[in-house]
Amino acid sequence: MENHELVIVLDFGGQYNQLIARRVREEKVFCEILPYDTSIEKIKKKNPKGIIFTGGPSSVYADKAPACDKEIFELGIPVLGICYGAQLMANILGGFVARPDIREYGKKELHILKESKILKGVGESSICWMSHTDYIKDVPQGFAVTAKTETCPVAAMENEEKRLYAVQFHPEVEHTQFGRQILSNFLYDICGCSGEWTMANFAQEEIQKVKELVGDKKVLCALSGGVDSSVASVLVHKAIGDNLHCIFVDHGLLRKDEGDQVEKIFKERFHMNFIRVNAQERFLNKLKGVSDPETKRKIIGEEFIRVFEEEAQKLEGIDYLLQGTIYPDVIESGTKDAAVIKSHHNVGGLPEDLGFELIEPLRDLFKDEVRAVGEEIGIPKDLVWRQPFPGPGLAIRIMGEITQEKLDILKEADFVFRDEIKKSGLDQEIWQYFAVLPGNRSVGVMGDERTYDYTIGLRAVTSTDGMTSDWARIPHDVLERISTRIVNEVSHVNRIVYDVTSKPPSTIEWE
Ligand SMILES: Nc1ncnc2c1ncn2[C@@H]1O[C@H](COP(=O)(O)OP(=O)(O)OP(=O)(O)O)[C@@H](O)[C@H]1O
Ligand SMILES: O=c1[nH]c(=O)c2[nH+]cn([C@@H]3O[C@H](COP(=O)(O)O)[C@@H](O)[C@H]3O)c2[nH]1
Ligand SMILES: NC(=O)CC[C@H](N)C(=O)O
Ligand SMILES: [Mg+2]
Repeated sequence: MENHELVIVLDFGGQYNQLIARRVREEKVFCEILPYDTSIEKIKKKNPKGIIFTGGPSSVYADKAPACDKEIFELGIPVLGICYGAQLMANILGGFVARPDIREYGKKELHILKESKILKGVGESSICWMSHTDYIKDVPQGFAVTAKTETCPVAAMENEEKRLYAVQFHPEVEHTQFGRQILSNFLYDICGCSGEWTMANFAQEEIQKVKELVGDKKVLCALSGGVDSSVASVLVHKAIGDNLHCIFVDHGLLRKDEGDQVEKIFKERFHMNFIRVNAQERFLNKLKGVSDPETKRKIIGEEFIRVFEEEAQKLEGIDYLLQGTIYPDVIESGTKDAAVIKSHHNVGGLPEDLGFELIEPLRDLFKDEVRAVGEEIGIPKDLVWRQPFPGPGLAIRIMGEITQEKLDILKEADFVFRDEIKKSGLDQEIWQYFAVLPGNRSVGVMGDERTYDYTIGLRAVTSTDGMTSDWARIPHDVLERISTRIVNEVSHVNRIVYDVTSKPPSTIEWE
């Protein structure tokens, strides 16, 4: 993204950091999240139009509290500090951050005290969303207080001349009434961005980049038939045509009939080199006796690569591996500052001795941006709007050891669930829906006889990007139909439960 106007989001560990990045992108400005201790040199080199400090769990006075170099405020680049970021700015520049006994949490009324560029268009009194304990008591020299709430004397402060701005509340969350307006004011009126980050531009640039990088060499594409790799493959096909070879691995952990469906769609609708590799047995063998989720992911990640290597040898002269990796895969697999939540097989699960150079054109994009690129380059809507399906497949939807019996049960139960959701028309609203097999058995009674069989968990979530999600409110009568059908149609299942947790604290997948 070297040629784009860029805003840097400096990460102090806040829970809403991804949301800040998404909001900036929605304003058509490219942004990148970097760790708080990124060197000044690196920041300068990236030539950002602006810098946003995120919130964070620390107190500025805590031992080893994350801080930035004071010089950052001298670069002449506009800075917006949010919550912890605001407190840090105040602290470093000589203001005073106080630690009261009470916390300010949730919706608060924001009162504007002074006209300000960043608060342009914000009503005199409006709702903002707070989540903090510490507060700015005294602002640094040269700063003016521009807004307050009843319990927070400095809800916003600024040094207009130096283009330094800070807000104690969170403009990135939906509940802050004028949050988008405030971010837009910062990006356009203060940083002078022009808003050139669109998916049409992105697609054209990526096609050109791949052309230049690859020349007339060959690329192997890891194609799952899912949204991300389909978009990646069509994009790269536009750049290099038949030098692209798509490999679809059927590892036996796909949903019912999925292998055949993907093969059919790609052979009929797309005119690309397509190879299906049937590797069911070798994956199941490798997974025998394994029940730890992270180990499963690593085994699958490695085995994928081994299959790709073998296929590459058959084709000869393959230098690159194209994957549909997207931004959440990268973030969840852990960065220097973000914890490892789970190793996505295509990032954290990759073996060290990878024999290819990777091409990942979608690595910086969120899911909804990938979908927009897909529509832009003419991929049919039904494919672009497919629900996501994880590369490790049903392996991470069966808790504990994977056996053929459990796989068969899960495939059938999942099929019924998907069928009923589709019939009820809810597939348009629900972002992802699937069955899981927790692996425990419980007692039931069927036909007057005792049973001791498996439980099936149903998971259905609403989301826009998979980074956060809520459980879908499926009507009870639909749940009832699903439950009845699964127990009647799938042997060895006698209990159905519905997962009612959001992400966080849960994740979407169970492993
Ligand atoms: N069965 C498979 N065969 C070949 N490559 C795969 C397979 N499953 C996953 N991959 C590779 O791993 C990447 C990540 O998988 P992931 O499921 O996140 O993306 P996707 O399948 O392309 O899209 P979606 O998230 O919509 O399912 C894919 O983009 C693809 O490159
Ligand atoms: O290709 C993938 N490889 C993986 O290892 C993986 N793990 C989770 N997912 C998908 O990512 C989204 C977020 O899932 P979680 O809330 O479970 O982390 C959801 O859409 C998940 O289905 C994966 N996709
Ligand atoms: N959300 C935040 O950034 C919180 C900042 C700081 N930890 C506080 O409690 O005040
Ligand atoms: Mg997938």
